Amino acid sequence: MLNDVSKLGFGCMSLTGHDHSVSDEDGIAIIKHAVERGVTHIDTADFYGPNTNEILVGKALKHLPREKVQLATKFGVESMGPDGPVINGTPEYVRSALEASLQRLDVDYIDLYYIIRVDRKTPIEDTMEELKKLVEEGKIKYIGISEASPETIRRAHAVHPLTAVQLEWSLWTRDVEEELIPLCRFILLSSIIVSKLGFGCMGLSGHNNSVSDEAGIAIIKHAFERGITHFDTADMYGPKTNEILVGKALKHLPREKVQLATKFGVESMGPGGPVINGTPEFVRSSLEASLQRLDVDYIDLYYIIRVDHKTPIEDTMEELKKLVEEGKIKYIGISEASPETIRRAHAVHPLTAVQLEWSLWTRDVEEEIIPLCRSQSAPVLSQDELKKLAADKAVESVKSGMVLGLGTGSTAAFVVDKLGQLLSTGQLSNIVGIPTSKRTQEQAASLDIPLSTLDLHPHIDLAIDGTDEVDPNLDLVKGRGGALLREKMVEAASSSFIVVADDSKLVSGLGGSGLAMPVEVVQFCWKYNLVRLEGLFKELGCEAKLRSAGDGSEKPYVTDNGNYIVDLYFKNPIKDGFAAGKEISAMEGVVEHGLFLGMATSVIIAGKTGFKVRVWVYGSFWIFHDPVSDDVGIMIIKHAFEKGITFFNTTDLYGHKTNEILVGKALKQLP
Ligand SMILES: O=C(CO)[C@H](O)[C@H](O)COP(=O)(O)O
Repeated sequence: MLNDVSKLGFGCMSLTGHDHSVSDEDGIAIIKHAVERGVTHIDTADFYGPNTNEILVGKALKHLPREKVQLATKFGVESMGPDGPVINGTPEYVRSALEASLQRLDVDYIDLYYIIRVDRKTPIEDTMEELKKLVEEGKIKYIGISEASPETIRRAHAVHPLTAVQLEWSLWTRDVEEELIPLCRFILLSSIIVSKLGFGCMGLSGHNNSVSDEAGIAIIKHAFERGITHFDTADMYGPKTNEILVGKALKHLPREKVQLATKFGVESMGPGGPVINGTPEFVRSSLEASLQRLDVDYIDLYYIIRVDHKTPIEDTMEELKKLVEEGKIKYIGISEASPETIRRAHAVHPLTAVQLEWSLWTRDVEEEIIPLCRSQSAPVLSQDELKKLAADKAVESVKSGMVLGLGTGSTAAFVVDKLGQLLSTGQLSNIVGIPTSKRTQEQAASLDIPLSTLDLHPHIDLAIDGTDEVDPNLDLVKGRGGALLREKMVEAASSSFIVVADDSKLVSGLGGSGLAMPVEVVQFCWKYNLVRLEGLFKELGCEAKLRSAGDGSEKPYVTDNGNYIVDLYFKNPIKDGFAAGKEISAMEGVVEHGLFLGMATSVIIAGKTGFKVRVWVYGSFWIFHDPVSDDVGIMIIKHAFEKGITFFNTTDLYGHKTNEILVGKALKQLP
C-alpha cells in the first residue's frame, strides 16, 4: 500500500493549462507551498501541457525532499488525433512513456504510475504485465488506473495489485457508488467471509490415532452446527486420508456455506525430511488430486504449505493464479513463508491468508510478518466482524442528548456495546435508551446505559437495529430474534431508523432468503392461525412452522410479550409487501408481523465490498412527471424530513420552475 500519503493531494494540471500557464517561478512556489503545508501527494501526467506540466513539477521537486513526496504521473494518451485522443497501452509504449516521464521529472522512480485511459485495442493484461516489470525494476512503486470499467479493474488487478483508481466522484456524479467503489473496497479488503473460529481437521487422522469415519464426520458436522464454517485440511495430513474424511463430512453439509481450506507442497517424506515441490506441474496435479479426494469442484482457500526454494515463488503463484482464473480455487494462502516471499508472491496475485505459528510463546512474527500482512490489506473478516463494522459506523450518527431506540440481535448488541463504551469514556453523554427486548434491556443496563420506556419517551430521535432481510427499497424482514413487536413499536416512533447488517442480509425481494418471516400470534389456538397463514401464501410455496424454544425441548418459543411465533418460509419472494402485511394484520389473533415496510431511513451494510452505505435520498423529480397538489407535495417533503432525510434535490428545470416553488413552500415549514 502507498503509505503516508497526505490526505489532500495537489493536482498540478492547471498550472500548465493551454492558455493560462503560470510562470515556472510561480508554479514552483505553489508546489513548494503545498508540500510545506503537508500536501505531499503531487499529481501530474505526461498529457498535461502536454509534457510541460511534468517538467514544471520536476523543477519544483528539486526544492523538495524526494522521499517525502508521493509523486503520481500518468501515461496513455499518445497524441491528439482528429477524432480525439489516441490511446496507447502497448507494452512498448508503456515503457517509453515511463522513461520519458522519468526524464522530464528528473527522478529515478515514480511512486504511483497511472494508466490515464484504457487502450481498448491492447488487452489490459499486456499493459499491466509491462507495468509489473517496471515495479520489479524499481522504476515505479505502485500502479493506478483512471476512468476504467469494473471489469477492466478486475482484470488489471488480477495481473498486479492496483493501488489507486482515479475517477469522477462528487455529489453530482454518484453512479460510481453502485459498483466501482464497492469493487475498489473489495479489492482493498480482498476479503473472504469466514467463521471466527476455524476447525483444523488434521488431528482427526493422526498417524496412530485416527478417529473412525463415523466419529470424524460427526465431529465436523457438530462444529458446523455450532457455527464453525471454516474447515482446514491438507493433502499431507494422513497423508491424503484427512482430505477423504473431510470430503465425506462435506456430503452432509451445504457446500456453499463452508469455507474449505486445503494445502499442497510436500511431495513425499524423504530421508532428509519433507520433499517440497512448488513447480507449476506439481501445483496443478496436487490440486486435481485434492479436488478428487474431497469430491468438490473448488477449494475456497488453497495454501502453499511450504515454500520450495528451488522453484521461484513467482512460478508457483502464476500457476495458482491460473487455477483462480479457472474457478478451481477461490483464494490463495501461504504458510510459513518469509516476508520477502510473501511480498513477491503477493505481487503476482493477491494473497488472502498467511498461516503461521503465532502464540504467546511465538511472537517474533509480530516484528515483520504481521505488519506486512496488515499493510498488504488482506484481512479475513468474520460475519461478526462485519456486523461490528456496520454497528460502529451507525453509532457515528448518535449525538449526546439523544433518545435512542435500542434494537435486538447480534448486530444490535454491537451497537449497544459501542454506546456503553462511548458513554463510559465520556465521548457521549445524556443518552436515554429505549430497549426493544428484555435481552437488550439487560445488556444495556449492564453497561450503565440510562434506560426508559416509550410511555415516558414517545418521541425517539434515532433507532438502530439489525435485520434479517433488506430489499432494494430498504424494506425489511425482522424478528428472527423474536423481538419484532417491540422493535416495530419503537422504530415506528423514531424520527430516524438506521438498519445495520452484514451483506448476507441483502435480498432482491422480501422472503427471498428462504429463511423465516416471523409472525407473532397469541397462544390461544395458534394452530388455527398457522394454517390460515400458510394458506394465505399458498401460491408462493409458503410453509408455516411454529417456532420452538430451541433448548432441545419440544416447547414453543415464547416472546417477551407472552406470545408464540409462526415462521413463514417462502419458496418465492413476496411480490407486494404492503398487501401481504395488510392481509396478515387483518387476521384475528395475529399480534404483529415481521415486514418492516417504509420504516428504515438508511441501511448500513458491511460486506465483502467493505462498507456499502445506502442512504435513501428523497428526490422530487417525479413530481414533474406526475404533479401533485401543493398540500400533498409539502406533506411528502415534511414526512421525508421527519424521517431524517435532510438532503433535498430540485432544479429550475423540473416542472418548468414549479418544482422549486413547491420545494420553497415546503422549506417554509422546515428549519
Ligand atoms: O429482528 C431481529 C430480532 O427480532 C434482529 O434484528 C434480526 O433477527 C437480525 O439479527 P442479527 O443481528 O443477530 O443477525
